Amino acid sequence: MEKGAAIVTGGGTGLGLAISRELGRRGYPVVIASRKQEHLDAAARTLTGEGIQVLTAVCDVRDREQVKAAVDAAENRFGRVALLVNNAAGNFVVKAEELSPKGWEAVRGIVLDGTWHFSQEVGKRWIAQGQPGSILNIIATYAWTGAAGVVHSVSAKAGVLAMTRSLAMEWGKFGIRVNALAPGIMVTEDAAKNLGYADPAVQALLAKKVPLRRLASTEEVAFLACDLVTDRHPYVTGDCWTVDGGLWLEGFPNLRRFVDGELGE
Ligand SMILES: CCCCC/C=C/C(=O)SCCNC(=O)CCNC(=O)[C@H](O)C(C)(C)COP(=O)(O)OP(=O)(O)OC[C@H]1O[C@@H](n2cnc3c(N)ncnc32)[C@H](O)[C@@H]1OP(=O)(O)O
Ligand SMILES: NC(=O)C1=CN([C@@H]2O[C@H](COP(=O)(O)OP(=O)(O)OC[C@H]3O[C@@H](n4cnc5c(N)ncnc54)[C@H](OP(=O)(O)O)[C@@H]3O)[C@@H](O)[C@H]2O)C=CC1
Repeated sequence: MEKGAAIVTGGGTGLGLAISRELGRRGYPVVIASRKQEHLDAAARTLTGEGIQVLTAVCDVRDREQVKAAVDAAENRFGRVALLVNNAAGNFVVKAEELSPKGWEAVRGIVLDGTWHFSQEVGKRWIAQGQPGSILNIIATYAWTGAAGVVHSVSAKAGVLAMTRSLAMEWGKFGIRVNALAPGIMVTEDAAKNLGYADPAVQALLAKKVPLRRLASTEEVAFLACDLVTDRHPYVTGDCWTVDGGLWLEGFPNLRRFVDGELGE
């Protein structure tokens, strides 16, 4: 029987692309949703070339109507949505006292509101259809440790963690699982640029802070993400799995410091 589709927000780049590929390998048609047509087209070409069924949906997760249209398109093409991965994010390093209202709103809007928009849109359809479903929210360990230099992202990811647990409690009776995954530091293009670790020398310093002494690959994080969101672990809900080489136990690096060039040995 054909599996329902998996929607992956931000599925055209970085971790989202790796998750889309791994879900495709596991037999799910994937719907990749993000703002930029060029990200989606490039990813769709790659995934299609690997034999994966792909639909692209240009969609700003901050806009409810665009989210609804993306879920409509997914159902029209694949019949049913089975999985949702809320992976889209925006982030940049900024001193809290200098963060503008629009800067706060941009990051909160993408991370917290975007996750809510997609979760509610698919959740209410699953409930009305009497269908089970599974949602995975990509967060970061600083949702519970806090971190300097990214107060907007920390606050939004903490909100997503609280949302994850609350929806798991509310929707478990409908057969809907809701979980979160907190990856360690990955070298993806926009994250490395926006957060100040594009330089390999900075990456090497960061890797020294990780108990396993290396940064994470998108592939290894994607593998765990797919284990969690698919039906491999059907009794897990409301949880957050960490895949960070042990970094959070050491304390999340102060992002202000390495942008300012102060990250020591
Ligand atoms: C150490 C690693 C672990 C970290 C864990 C988490 C990592 C991640 O989340 S990585 C994700 C990285 N990927 C991205 O950020 C990609 C998407 N990002 C963006 O599109 C932009 O960076 C965005 C978040 C700013 C959103 O873009 P957009 O909606 O187009 O917003 P604007 O460009 O109009 O800017 C809105 C507002 O924000 C201010 N702003 C933007 N960048 C900065 C900055 N670097 N520093 C300070 N302020 C910034 C911008 O100035 C606008 O405010 P106003 O000037 O007041 O209008
Ligand atoms: N990189 C890292 O070290 C870490 C990352 N994470 C998390 O992992 C996830 C993936 O990050 P990563 O792959 O590194 O970064 P990317 O920048 O590659 O991914 C972010 C994705 O979000 C999409 N996006 C941004 N804004 C919007 C929007 N308004 N609407 C729809 N899509 C949007 C972007 O696509 P487009 O530009 O086309 O809109 C992009 O594909 C994020 O949730 C991030 O917070 C967590 C811990 C560490």
